[in-house]
Amino acid sequence: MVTLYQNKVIDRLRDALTKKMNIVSVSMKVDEVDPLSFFEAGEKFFLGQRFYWSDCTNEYVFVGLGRTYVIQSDDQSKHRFIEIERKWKKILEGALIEREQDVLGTGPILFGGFAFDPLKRKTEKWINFPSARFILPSILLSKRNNETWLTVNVVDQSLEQLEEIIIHLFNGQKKQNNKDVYCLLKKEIEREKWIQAVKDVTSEIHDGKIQKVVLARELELMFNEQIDSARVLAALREQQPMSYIFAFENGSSCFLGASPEQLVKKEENVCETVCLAGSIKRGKTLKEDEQLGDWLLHDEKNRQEHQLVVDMICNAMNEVCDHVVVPQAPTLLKMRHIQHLYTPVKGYSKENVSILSLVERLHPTPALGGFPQEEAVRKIREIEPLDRGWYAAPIGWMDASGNGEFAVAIRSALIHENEAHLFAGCGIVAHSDAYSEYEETNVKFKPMLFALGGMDE
Ligand SMILES: C=C(O[C@@H]1C=C(C(=O)O)C=C[C@H]1O)C(=O)O
Ligand SMILES: [Mg+2]
Repeated sequence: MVTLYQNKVIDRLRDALTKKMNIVSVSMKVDEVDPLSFFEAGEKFFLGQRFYWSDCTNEYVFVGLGRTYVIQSDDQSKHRFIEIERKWKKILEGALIEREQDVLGTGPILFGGFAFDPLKRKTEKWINFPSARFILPSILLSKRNNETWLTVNVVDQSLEQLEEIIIHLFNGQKKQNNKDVYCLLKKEIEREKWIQAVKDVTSEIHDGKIQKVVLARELELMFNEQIDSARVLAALREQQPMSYIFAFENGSSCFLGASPEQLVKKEENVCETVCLAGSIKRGKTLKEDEQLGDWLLHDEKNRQEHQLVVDMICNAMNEVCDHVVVPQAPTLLKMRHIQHLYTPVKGYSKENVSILSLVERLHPTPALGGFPQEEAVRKIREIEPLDRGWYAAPIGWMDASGNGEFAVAIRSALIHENEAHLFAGCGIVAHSDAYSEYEETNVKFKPMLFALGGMDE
């Protein structure tokens, strides 16, 4: 059964390559395979060149291996979004796309992300994560609802090797993981400086200079063993099933996480986005959990923090979409460790509105940057004691027709050998209390801490 795939794919690629196109993309339906096993099996040929993505409803799961194209931008302005789009269109102009059926989530799909603020001075650990970087993988496994598809994108590869690779991927045995992995060291980076920054920003907000600034901090963990991204992904998938689970490997680093926050999804002209801001921990009992949720729904500080996001996102969406629908009041989104105020927004894009133009328009929303946007980002650049890199920035995918989805890369960590850098931030508004905000970031570290093995629940 399995051998058939590689024969069929290779034959079609061989035919297509004779047409001398700049890139050839062939997709076919395959039997169900666990995407994580596929990711793991990819280690042999593609270590450092893999990505994983599943959305919060599990509609799409992608595993990308290898690099047929890398599209990058070092532009430090908002222009970087459109530059990626321009380069993507150029590649597609010379592409021969062969699909058994016109199914969303198959064919040439680009996956990647952006830096939160390219103007922030870059630190060594983010060296492999530029201002914008997207990959067209050599091999893509897509799972959409209950169907699994294989796409192979080649330029003019040796097809013999491809044959061996495909056989290996579909016969991948799950690694036995009996290693005892534990955390040796947990270090809070610049705790006092961060608390002082929160106090300073709060008083600037009181002075009326700015309305909201999101400030993040970092936790550094050291483990006894090298951290295996597949193991962490497996834990995230089990522990955070309602989140976007992502991993983006680059060389010896991997940026991964489980984010509850959608930035934007576009399917034809249907556009969706989410306002997520305002947080409290989960209760230990059902009663306590309901009380906390109820408190959050009525707390003035959290409602204001949330409303700034709703107003900005609605304004942005109304500029480029028709029939924008937004509920009157937020509801609660409950994740394993935290609950948030949640308002979904939906609209229909006007002509010539691309997914990356929506990303450009929205990023950073006041949930990750603040309000007004420019002043908030400048403030973060000036006083936040860390380089965010890709944390809190857009990460996601898009296809050849401009459909795709981006999440905001929060509840995330950058891993490198046996080190992990975790990031968490919170929205500072006029009524913020520095110590409560500090506690809020502690709750936001939990999903990654728990998945890595750096805490007991
Ligand atoms: C910045 C983070 O989360 C954001 C901030 C929130 C808040 O301050 O209430 C809530 C959700 C996110 O939009 C993070 O998790 O690091
Ligand atoms: Mg908050």
